Amino acid sequence: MTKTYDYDLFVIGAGSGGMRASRVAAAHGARVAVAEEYRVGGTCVIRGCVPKKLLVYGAHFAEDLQDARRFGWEVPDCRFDWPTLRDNVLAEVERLEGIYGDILDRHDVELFTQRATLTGPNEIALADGTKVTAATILVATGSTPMVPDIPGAEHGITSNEVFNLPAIPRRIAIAGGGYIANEFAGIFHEFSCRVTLINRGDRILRGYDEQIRDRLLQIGLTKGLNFRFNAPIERVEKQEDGSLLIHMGGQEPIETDMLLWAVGRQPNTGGLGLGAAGVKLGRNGAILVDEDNQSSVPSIYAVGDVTDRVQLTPVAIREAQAFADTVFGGTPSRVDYANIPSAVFSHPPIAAVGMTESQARDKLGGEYQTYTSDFRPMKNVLAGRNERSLYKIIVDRETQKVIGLHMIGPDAPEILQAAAIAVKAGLTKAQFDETIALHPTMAEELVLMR
Ligand SMILES: Cc1cc2nc3c(=O)[nH]c(=O)nc-3n(C[C@H](O)[C@H](O)[C@H](O)COP(=O)(O)OP(=O)(O)OC[C@H]3O[C@@H](n4cnc5c(N)ncnc54)[C@H](O)[C@@H]3O)c2cc1C
Ligand SMILES: NC(=O)c1ccc[n+]([C@@H]2O[C@H](COP(=O)([O-])OP(=O)(O)OC[C@H]3O[C@@H](n4cnc5c(N)ncnc54)[C@H](O)[C@@H]3O)[C@@H](O)[C@H]2O)c1
Repeated sequence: MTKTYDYDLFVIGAGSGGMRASRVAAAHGARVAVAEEYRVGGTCVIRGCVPKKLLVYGAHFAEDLQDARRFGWEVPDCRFDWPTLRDNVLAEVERLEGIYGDILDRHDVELFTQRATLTGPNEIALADGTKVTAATILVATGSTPMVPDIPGAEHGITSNEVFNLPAIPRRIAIAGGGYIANEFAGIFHEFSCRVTLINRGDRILRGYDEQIRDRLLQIGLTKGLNFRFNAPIERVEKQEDGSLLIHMGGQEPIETDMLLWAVGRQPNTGGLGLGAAGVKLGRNGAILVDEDNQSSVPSIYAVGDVTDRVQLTPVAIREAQAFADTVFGGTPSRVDYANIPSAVFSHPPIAAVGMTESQARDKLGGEYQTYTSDFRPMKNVLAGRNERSLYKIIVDRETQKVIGLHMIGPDAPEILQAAAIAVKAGLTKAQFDETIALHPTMAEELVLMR
């Protein structure tokens, strides 16, 4: 690397992608600096996956405590204390933030805790006015929640604020039908909040298998969640008592105490100086990159949400690893985007890998087979919980390979992560069937579908 620059690599953003790229590039011997304008760890650790999953665990106790009675436990009427859960989660996040800071320290990555912008293909300006140069710049600034431009939108909160609420509202309306909407619908419902999901379209969780989505919707309705479909929000009105009136196209307005916008995330490229540096942007302001994460300016790379490819932490991490190994490690590698497992931590959760049935229909015509197992988990039967799980396997008729796996039910994400290895490895349905069941489990359904 040339020594005419202050650094070999300057990373903007210490989130999932930026952390991995900084650490690995430094381990490969590069002189690395990273700028973080908020908190080290990024969205996933500070206000995404990690605190969300802890809230999912916290929320699930509502059902566990209820079910425990059927298993012989005398459970007194329990009271949920939100500030206790909130503060414990926030403390855990702070602990993790400290660990991430230590990782940077240990790898001799210089951390600037301030905003950075680009002033040229090799130059960065820090918020305090300092200018630094680097042979390579990696933009890993992530994404930010979208809020529609409608009157009163500012009365709603986003996932940025949801982890710090002073109290759980009595009623919440959640705008959107994707990941965040369905995960927080479950969380708030378990906390005894009256939840209404407001969707501008007619389906939730686009991209997931239709039968699985329908099952989540049915279970949600049975639990008492409210849904509004084809209901674009047009205006939000704050009433004198502080409550909100949400006006939607073609529907009666609804009154609520809190509105959560969960309508997608937008790449963080605004005001970054990318235009001045000559970096080409695509739809939504995403940085356009090639298979090696290189932008239209050869010295500038980008990974993670800011490229708007797949907005998931493990994908950002893989992209960052590939970038650091390719540019600084002398071992070129690329991310394989086929068969990325994903999950929605709803109540109950959904998990999937590979093609949905409708994707198989589009791609293979009639040349695919589906197998389903629709069952009530043993624990739910004894608990008297009328909640059925659904597992679905899609098989390519010609090759007999399992090309899609879709699940809804307790622990589905935990089970699917292991099964995704078999799908990624291209195993056939017969090889699934040859595997002896592990009894009694829910996962055994995967090898028993005929
Ligand atoms: C509520 C929620 C739940 C989620 N749950 C999951 C989940 O369960 N599983 C999963 O895989 N994914 C989940 N995600 C998505 C996941 O968090 C993101 O895909 C991931 O964090 C993207 O990593 P990144 O490195 O691209 O960006 P980020 O992790 O967002 O990091 C970007 C960092 O850059 C900083 N930054 C931005 N601009 C500048 C600047 N100009 N100067 C300095 N610093 C800057 C930001 O402060 C941030 O720390 C969730 C997201 C949300 C919002
Ligand atoms: N479990 C996980 O892995 C997980 C959890 C949370 C978030 N994430 C990531 O973060 C991203 C953002 O999450 P999200 O739930 O905000 O987005 P999303 O893309 O999952 O869902 C957005 C939803 O909002 C709707 N929508 C979009 N614009 C709208 C508008 N103007 N009015 C009303 N509805 C509108 C869409 O139809 C869709 O239903 C996800 O795409 C995902 O990649 C992942």
